[in-house]
Amino acid sequence: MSKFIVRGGKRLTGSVKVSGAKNSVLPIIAASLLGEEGESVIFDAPPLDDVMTIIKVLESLGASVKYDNEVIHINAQHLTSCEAPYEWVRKMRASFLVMGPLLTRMGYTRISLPGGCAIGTRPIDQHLKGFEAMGAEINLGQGYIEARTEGKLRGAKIYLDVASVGATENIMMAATLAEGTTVIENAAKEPEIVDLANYLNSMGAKVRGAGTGTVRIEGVEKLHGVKHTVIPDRVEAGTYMVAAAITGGDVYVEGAIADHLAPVISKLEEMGVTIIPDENGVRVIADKPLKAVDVKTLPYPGFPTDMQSQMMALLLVSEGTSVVTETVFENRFMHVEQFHLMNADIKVDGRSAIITGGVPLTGAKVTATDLRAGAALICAGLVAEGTTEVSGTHHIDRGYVHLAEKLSGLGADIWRVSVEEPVLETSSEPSKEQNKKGLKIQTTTV
Ligand SMILES: CC(=O)N[C@H]1[C@@H](OP(=O)(O)OP(=O)(O)OC[C@H]2O[C@@H](n3ccc(=O)[nH]c3=O)[C@H](O)[C@@H]2O)O[C@H](CO)[C@@H](O)[C@@H]1O
Ligand SMILES: C=C(OP(=O)(O)O)C(=O)O
Repeated sequence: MSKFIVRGGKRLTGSVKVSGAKNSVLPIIAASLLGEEGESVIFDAPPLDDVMTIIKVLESLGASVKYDNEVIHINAQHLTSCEAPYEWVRKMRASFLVMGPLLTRMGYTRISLPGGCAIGTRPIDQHLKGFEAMGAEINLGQGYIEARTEGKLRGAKIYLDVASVGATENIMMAATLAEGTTVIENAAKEPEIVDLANYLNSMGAKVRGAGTGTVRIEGVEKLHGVKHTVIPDRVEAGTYMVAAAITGGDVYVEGAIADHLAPVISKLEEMGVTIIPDENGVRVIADKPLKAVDVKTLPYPGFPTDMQSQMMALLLVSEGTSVVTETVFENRFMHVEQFHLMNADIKVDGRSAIITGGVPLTGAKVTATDLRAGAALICAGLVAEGTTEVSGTHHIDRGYVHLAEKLSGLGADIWRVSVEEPVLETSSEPSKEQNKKGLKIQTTTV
C-alpha cells in the first residue's frame, strides 16, 4: 500500500513523454486472441496494472505472452480455455473484451459478469445484443455469462442504443471471423477504436468506417499475428496539460496528438491557456489568469468523461463560476467530496457540478475514488497550500505510468511513500534513509 505525497506551489516546466494508450492496448491485447497463426508484437505497451491484468487473462486462456520493456509478444495459436474468471474480470472491466474474440474463434465462451464500479453501473447489454444478433445463444447464471454459437457467427446489422466504446470493440472483434458482413450503427468513434480497427486489418480483417458512426466488417476465414504500435494516451496527455495549466506552467507534452485532444484543447484555450501543437506533441503555456468555462462530457469527439475530474481541478483555480455536466456515467462525481476536503467550493445538482473558482485550495488527506479522480486530486495538490496525501494509488496505477517521476521531471514536488512510512513535512528532498529504502518516487512494479 502506498500514497502519493504532493507539496503544492511548484510551477511545472519542461517536457514530459506520453505513454501508449491504456484504452487502446487493452482491446488490442484482447484482439490478439484472434491470431490463429504467428505471433503478435505490440510496441509502446505501457507498464500499467491493467495491462498486467489482461496479460494474466490471456495466459489463463492458454496464450503465451512475454512482456518486456513496453513490448508484448503474444502467441495465441493454441488456446486451452474459453473462460475468463471472476478474479480477473473483477479487477478490470476491460477483461470482458475477450468475449468477442473467444466466441467468434472458439464458438463458446464463459466470462464473469463485470458488475458495476465506482463511476456507474456500466451494463453490458449492448455487447450481448450484438452477439445475439449475430446468432449467439447467451445464458446468464451464477455470476457468469455463457455465449455459444452453432458453427460460425453470422454477420448482422446492429444498432447500438448507446455509442458504447466497449460494445463497438467487442462486436467489431467478433465480426472479423463471422460469416458475411456486420454493420454496427451508432458505433463509438473514439481514436482507440480506429487503432483497434487498424490492428485487426493488419491481422487480415476487413473493417471499414472505424472512427465514424457506421462500422462495416466483412468476415474472413482466419487472422494472423502482426506487429503494431499503440497510439499515445490522449487522457494521460490531457492530464499533463491540465497539470501544466493549473501551475501556471510551460510544458511540452511529447507524443500528444492534438487532433485526439481537440475538445480538451478548445476548453483550455477558452480558459486562456495557450496551446501550440506541432507534429510531435503539444506545448501548453499558462501565463494569464484562467477564466471559468462550462464543460459537458460526451462520447468522442465530445469532451471525454475521462478528463472530467482533472478539468474540474483546473476550474477550481479559475476566476468565476463553471458548470460541469457529466452525461456519460451516472456516478462520476465521487471526487467532489474529496475536493471539498481541500477547501473547494463545489455544489452537485444531479448530473451537474457548480464550481466557484478562485477559492484557495489547501492540502489534505484525500482518497482516489477512481483512476481519473486520483489524477485530478494530484493536479489539485500541485497548487494547494501545504501537503496533500493521496491514497487509493491502486486506482492510479491502473492508468498512469510513473506518474510521480513524470511530474517530478517537470519540477513538481511529489513522491510516493509506503503507508507504513511517516511523511516528511519539512524537506523537499528525499532523506538518505528514504532513498536507501527506495521510497521516494517509487516506481510501479509490474
Ligand atoms: C477500457 C476502456 O476503453 N475504457 C473506456 C471505455 O469504457 P467502456 O467501454 O466501458 O464505456 P462505454 O462507452 O461502453 O460506456 C458509455 C456509457 O454507455 C453505457 N453502456 C455501455 C455498454 C452497454 O452495453 N450498455 C450501456 O448502457 C455505460 O453504462 C456508460 O454510461 O469508454 C468510456 C467512455 O468513453 C471511458 O470512460 C473508459 O475509459
Ligand atoms: C474509466 C476508465 O477506465 P475503465 O473503463 O478501464 O474503468 C478510465 O480510463 O478512466
